[in-house]
Amino acid sequence: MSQPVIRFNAVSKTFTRKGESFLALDNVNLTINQGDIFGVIGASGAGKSTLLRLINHLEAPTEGDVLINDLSLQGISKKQLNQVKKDIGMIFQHFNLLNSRTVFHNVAIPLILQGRDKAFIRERVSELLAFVNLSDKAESYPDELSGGQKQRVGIARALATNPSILLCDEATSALDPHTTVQILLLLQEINRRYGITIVLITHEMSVVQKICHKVAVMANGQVVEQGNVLELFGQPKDSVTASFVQSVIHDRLPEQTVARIKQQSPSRALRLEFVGQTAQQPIVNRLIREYPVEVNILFANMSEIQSTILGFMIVQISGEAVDIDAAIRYLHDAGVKISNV
Ligand SMILES: Nc1ncnc2c1ncn2[C@@H]1O[C@H](COP(=O)(O)OP(=O)(O)OP(=O)(O)O)[C@@H](O)[C@H]1O
Repeated sequence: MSQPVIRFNAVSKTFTRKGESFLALDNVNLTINQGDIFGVIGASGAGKSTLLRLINHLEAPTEGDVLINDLSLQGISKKQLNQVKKDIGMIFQHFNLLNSRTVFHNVAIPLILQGRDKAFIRERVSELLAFVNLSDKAESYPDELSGGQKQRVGIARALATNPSILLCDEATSALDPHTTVQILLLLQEINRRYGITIVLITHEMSVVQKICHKVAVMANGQVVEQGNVLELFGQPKDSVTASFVQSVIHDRLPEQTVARIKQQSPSRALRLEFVGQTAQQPIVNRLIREYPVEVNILFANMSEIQSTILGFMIVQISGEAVDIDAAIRYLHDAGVKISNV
């Protein structure tokens, strides 16, 4: 059982500006475990950045409690707080590098601030630059680098002090799709190799699909749904989640088509979900061969999430009511998740 590393207990955050107050976070409860890659997704203004800023205490909650490794950040001494913050690295959408300093110096900054000696800094920075594949750019300036290279400098700097938590604030939003994948793979490698817990905020479900184990979906300051990525992609419960999932997995028929199918009786239009092994077996083939029903495949799609195959199919099954029922029982027994269209 993984240890909880970050916990939000009934956290609310109200901002007051010019006498008007705004509830940016509304009673958020969240647990992020050691070694998770945890995604927080939501539209602009949903409260994602505020949530992230509460983890490293750049903001304090108005109500509730944020705990890091079981230590509440509210009311602890400045010394203790600095200790906690040292354990948290952060990367940013626009990289936040010092343009007047070399790549080497940018990565060295956290170590200089810690008062490390020159030999230690040289060794550690060289090691980090090798890890992010930028050894040959040590003496370059940020302006001479591509976006992806700048983000790799940002990652090396964030890792300099060996944090156990890495916060990523829209870390790939300024990058093209190819570079995005490279940076996400690097984050995955950091998580696997060093066991660092990663919290990643994004407005793109494709980012969550590629590397997150768990996800929280935010809307209007609330976490409307959270859980395992595979389950959430398969069966989103909240409408906000469903629309994010549909941005990467298209599994809906046009409404007119659904209406037409529903008029054609006796038949049933079903949405079938195949996960893992079930997605690799000839289940529908067997259904067609062994049951006296007609199967019209209206739609099919397959995705890979966390190395697991997730397949969707929308079928129209026609025939005698008893035969349709028997066919549905067969699908159910074969491990297919079934819902009405
Ligand atoms: N310091 C502040 N003072 C007043 N209001 C704020 C402050 N910080 C954030 N807000 C408000 O809180 C809400 C949530 O903001 P937040 O930046 O957390 O959302 P977000 O989901 O990260 O959005 P985006 O994706 O656009 O960055 C917004 O309506 C924002 O205007």
